Amino acid sequence: MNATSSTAKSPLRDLEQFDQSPWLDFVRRGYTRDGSMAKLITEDGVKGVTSNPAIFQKAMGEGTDYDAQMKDILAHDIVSAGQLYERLAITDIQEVAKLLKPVFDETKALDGYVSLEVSPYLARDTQATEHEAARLWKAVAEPNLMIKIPGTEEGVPAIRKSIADGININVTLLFSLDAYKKVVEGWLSGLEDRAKAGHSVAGIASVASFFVSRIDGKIDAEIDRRVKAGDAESKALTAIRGKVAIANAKMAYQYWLGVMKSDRWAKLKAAGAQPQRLLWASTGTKDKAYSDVLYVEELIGPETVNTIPPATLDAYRDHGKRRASLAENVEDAAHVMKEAKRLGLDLDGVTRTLVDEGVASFAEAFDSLLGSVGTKENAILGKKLPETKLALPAAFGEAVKKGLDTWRKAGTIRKLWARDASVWTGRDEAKWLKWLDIVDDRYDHLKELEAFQSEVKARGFKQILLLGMGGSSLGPEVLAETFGKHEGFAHLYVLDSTDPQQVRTFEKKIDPAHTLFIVSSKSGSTLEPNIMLAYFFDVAKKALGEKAGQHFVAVTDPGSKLEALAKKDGFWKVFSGEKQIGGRYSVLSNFGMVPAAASGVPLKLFLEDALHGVRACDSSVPPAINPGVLLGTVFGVGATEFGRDKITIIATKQVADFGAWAEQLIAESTGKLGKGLIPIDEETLAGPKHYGKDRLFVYFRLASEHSHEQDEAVRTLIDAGEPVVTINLHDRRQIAQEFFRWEIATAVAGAYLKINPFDQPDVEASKIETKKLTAAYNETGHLPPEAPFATDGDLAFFADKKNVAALRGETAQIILKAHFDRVKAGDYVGLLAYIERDRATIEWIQHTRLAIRDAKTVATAAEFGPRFLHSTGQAYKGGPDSGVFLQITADDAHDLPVPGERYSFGVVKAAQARGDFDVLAERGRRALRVHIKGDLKTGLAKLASAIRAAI
Ligand SMILES: O=C(CO)[C@@H](O)[C@H](O)[C@H](O)[C@H](O)COP(=O)(O)O
Ligand SMILES: O=C[C@H](O)COP(=O)(O)O
Repeated sequence: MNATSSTAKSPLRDLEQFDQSPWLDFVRRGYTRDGSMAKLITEDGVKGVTSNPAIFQKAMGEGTDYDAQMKDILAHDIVSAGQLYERLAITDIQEVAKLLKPVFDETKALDGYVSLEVSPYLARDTQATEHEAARLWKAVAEPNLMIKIPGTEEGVPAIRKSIADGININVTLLFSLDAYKKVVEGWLSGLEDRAKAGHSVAGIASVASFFVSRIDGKIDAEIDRRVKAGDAESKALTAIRGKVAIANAKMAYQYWLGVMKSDRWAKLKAAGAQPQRLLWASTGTKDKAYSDVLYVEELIGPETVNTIPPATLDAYRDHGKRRASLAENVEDAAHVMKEAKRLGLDLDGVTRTLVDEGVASFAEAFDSLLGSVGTKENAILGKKLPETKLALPAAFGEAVKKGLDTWRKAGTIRKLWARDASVWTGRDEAKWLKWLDIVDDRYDHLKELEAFQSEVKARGFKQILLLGMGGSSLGPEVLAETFGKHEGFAHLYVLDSTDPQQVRTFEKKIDPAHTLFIVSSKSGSTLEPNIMLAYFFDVAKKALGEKAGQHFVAVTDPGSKLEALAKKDGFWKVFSGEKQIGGRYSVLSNFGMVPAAASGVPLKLFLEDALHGVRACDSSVPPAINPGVLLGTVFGVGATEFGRDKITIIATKQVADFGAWAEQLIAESTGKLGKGLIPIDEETLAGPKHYGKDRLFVYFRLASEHSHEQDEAVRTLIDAGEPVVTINLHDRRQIAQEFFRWEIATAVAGAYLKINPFDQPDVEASKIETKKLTAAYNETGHLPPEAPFATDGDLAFFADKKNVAALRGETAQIILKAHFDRVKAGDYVGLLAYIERDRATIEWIQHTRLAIRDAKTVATAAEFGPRFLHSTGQAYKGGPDSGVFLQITADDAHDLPVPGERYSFGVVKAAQARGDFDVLAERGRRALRVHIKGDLKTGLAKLASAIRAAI
């Protein structure tokens, strides 16, 4: 724009004589700061400035004007793309407001305004618009600010309320006289409301922005189409080409003159109110056949504003002519409007479309603006954020792009953050979304968590033992495994089993007199943590006597039985969870933060990392650069369109335990109603030939581990056309970001699958079956009898009728062969072992699963009971019927009593395995149970050979 060519005699200055104020329809930081804007004000007599999302998109999306401030903000704060944009825009608006302040003062608050528009996403939401207008008004805090609100049906009440609250309003996106009339009504009522409330109506400025050129754009296109088609009225149509928009504006002006003569206005005027002026917007000429100053020259009239884009301003300065055009030839204008009606040019339809298109195009511009700001933010943050790389086959990649764009256009990530259950099934999902703000909440309570951390340190515990299941144990386990022991703090052990050997092993690891026990259970009524608590409280009592409670901390939801018990038993502390967060979404709530604090995780840094994850996945971050939506879309599209439903997590060593947490999140959230994603964790990587076409690989990689071999193997998969998402962490603490990102991703995938990601109906089912069995035991002293359908030495086989019919056979090998022969392409095999989880059994299960994978070319899951019941167990029972399960149980070499109960740990575990099997069978799954009698090691070896021979 050529501001330097302006002269003291600028024709723009002449507009003053006609009592019209030229405003500039443009903002850009460099332009404000290099003196160009000031020059326009002083030399051309520009008296105001308007901005809109499209203007900011151009300003911030191009060049480097904003880089310095972005860097400065990001060096001190953790903000989303939306927050960053707003901070930049507010600075721009404040700077322009300061430049215009002399005009504002000179004109006694008639002119000298700069406009800032509310988010275009809110154009259809009255309350959100009202709220945003008030928020921006406060944030900019300049008297010569105008907040722009669209003049939509929903905008009008917000305009009234904002005017009543004393906010200057620029009503934008006006096209039709009807809409304008409603806006005038809203404006007058707003002033009246204010007067009624006893406030002054003086000094509240408003303009009503009529968009001009866009009307011609639409009407002319229709005229051209009809003329081209040989319409009988071609001549009449051509005669009004390029005239409708101006005629429409003139009619609006006539209406305004009428309002100014009304008694209603007279009263307000007498009370000191200033008129709402008409502002001509969209005044750049779009059709090259017309004069480039058409929408300036033809709309000059008293008490109006024309906000002019830079090129039009230059053109008008150069060759603009002035005359009082607005009020002239009003009859002609009325005739044009009549003709348009007679000729069937649907002005009502056009203006309706223009409002919709206007809202949509500002939303598109805003998407693009936020995309640019977000991309710059990511570049500035660099290694502070994990990096995601997609290597997807072409069609898959295209479908993901399409999915992301569909989400963008529908604003679905904003709906998700707005807790709109229609993102999923429209049932009770909104009740389960407190995890969206839990990181901010915990950050606000950092001091309390840090105080607890110091107290734990001061007490000098030697060990910490966390007792919990699933959502209450897997997150803490990731923290323990990923971060290890922290200087000055005790090691964190996590026990999530009812296997008596395993309970004993953990008992041996601790010195109860110097152990801090954390009992974690959201519901406070889960069987496993309750019996583990009973056992270890007894152990602690033996060592500490009456002081035992002081070594216990509970993390539980408010009002739970555990909370009551903790109080009764004199626990040291009770930390509350959030009822509106399900277990698998609870890691960044106290369920993760309390063990994090106790074990010495640097809390501020950890939560700041988590905040980075939250901001990166914010509602303002467009899907294509929103890491949560991106990953969730890959999951959702992969499963629903490409059959890639086995989410195969490959990880480098130091962050490998993340998979156990992610596995629960994915499986329990999505595996239901016969649909879902099946996570495959810790399956050693192999060459492409070992995989079917149902895999989606996620390579979770800590960059500093330099895992060249694994990198190579992954590269081979990519080269073979397998879909791979690589997530590169630059610091292990970034798992905090990943926790949040995967939570969003799972919720997004749930939307693709059209399920409620926040319930777990089939986990509940097996809990009920287990309860029946343990209750029966308490009554009778034994579990209901059961008989194997076949026995081969120390291996006894059990199944329900339907599975038995398919598996009849004399030897282990024959039975297992029949079982694994049922595996077909796209299935997965689950080994579900209710035995102690130690190095030897982990090795055994890994070897066995790999043998099955390689023989059958199917995905395999290697799980330990009852741990997996609170995790992948949901998907195995409720997800797609593609699982073939081998449940493994064994005699317990040693059992342990459960204090206060007739049943023992061994009995509970057996009941859990049977409850699990019953539900699998009831769901018609292909399942077989093998029970190892006698020595476990020998039995496992025998079972392994039988499996190898069978597959
Ligand atoms: O402030 C306003 C209207 O209040 C203006 O910035 C308004 O948004 C612009 O004039 C229009 O968006 C420009 O429209 P167009 O030239 O793209 O058709
Ligand atoms: O994932 C959650 C587990 O089922 C444990 O539930 P809880 O925290 O209520 O004990």
